[in-house]
Amino acid sequence: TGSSRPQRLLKAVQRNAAKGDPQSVISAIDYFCRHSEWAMNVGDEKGSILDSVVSEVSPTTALELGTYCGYSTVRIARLLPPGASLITLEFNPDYAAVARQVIAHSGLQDKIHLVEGPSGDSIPKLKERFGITSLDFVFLDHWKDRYVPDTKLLEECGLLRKGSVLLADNVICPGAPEYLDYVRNNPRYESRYFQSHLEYTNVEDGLEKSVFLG
Ligand SMILES: O=C(NCc1cccc(CNc2ccc3[nH]ncc3c2)c1)c1cc(-c2ccc(F)cc2)cc(O)c1O
Ligand SMILES: [Mg+2]
Repeated sequence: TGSSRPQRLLKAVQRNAAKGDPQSVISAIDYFCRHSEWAMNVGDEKGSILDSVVSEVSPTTALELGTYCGYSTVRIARLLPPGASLITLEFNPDYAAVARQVIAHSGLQDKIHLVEGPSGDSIPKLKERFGITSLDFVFLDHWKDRYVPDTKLLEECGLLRKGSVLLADNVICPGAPEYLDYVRNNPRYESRYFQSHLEYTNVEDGLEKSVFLG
């Protein structure tokens, strides 16, 4: 049996990116996905929007749902202020194994906690496990039908506070219609759509930014 796409992506990072240089890891993955094999990283176009939102929020505590190969994990972590940390949840153990090595190559492992398992199990344990009171920023990029249940779970677990920012990938492609309905028609959220394109293509996609109003 041969290698998987995430394993080939990891090889491209190890060959082409400088150890300890997050930007070169990001560039190596984008190059691989444009010139060798498409992969479901948020990509450079939506990634620039992600960067601007993370820089604006400057979170002390951030959560990512859906690590995959660690591309957006590195994008977020490289912009965190000193002492801040990113918790990233990944259900698929093969993805998690690749992500750990991509993250190690970037040199940002001290800012990142990768937790393996389903979000439904991990979210209720975040407070006790990481000693956090609330989340400043959440990036949703896992199974699209989990965006609504997990947002409700974050609310129920008291992990959102007035001003917490949720940023959701793929609200157009593959699409998260129930999520858009939930955050856009809910008085407890102020939502805004950032139009873009599906990673490495010219298919329409975008990010939805939603501020929790408390
Ligand atoms: O579906 C997507 N991503 C989610 C995903 C997908 C597969 C496996 C996992 C396993 N990881 C996982 C699961 C459950 C979890 N619970 N908590 C953590 C956690 C982690 C996650 C996706 C698809 C496309 C896409 C594909 C094809 C196409 F034509 C157009 C577009 C583009 C994207 O940017 C995407 O993000
Ligand atoms: Mg995505």
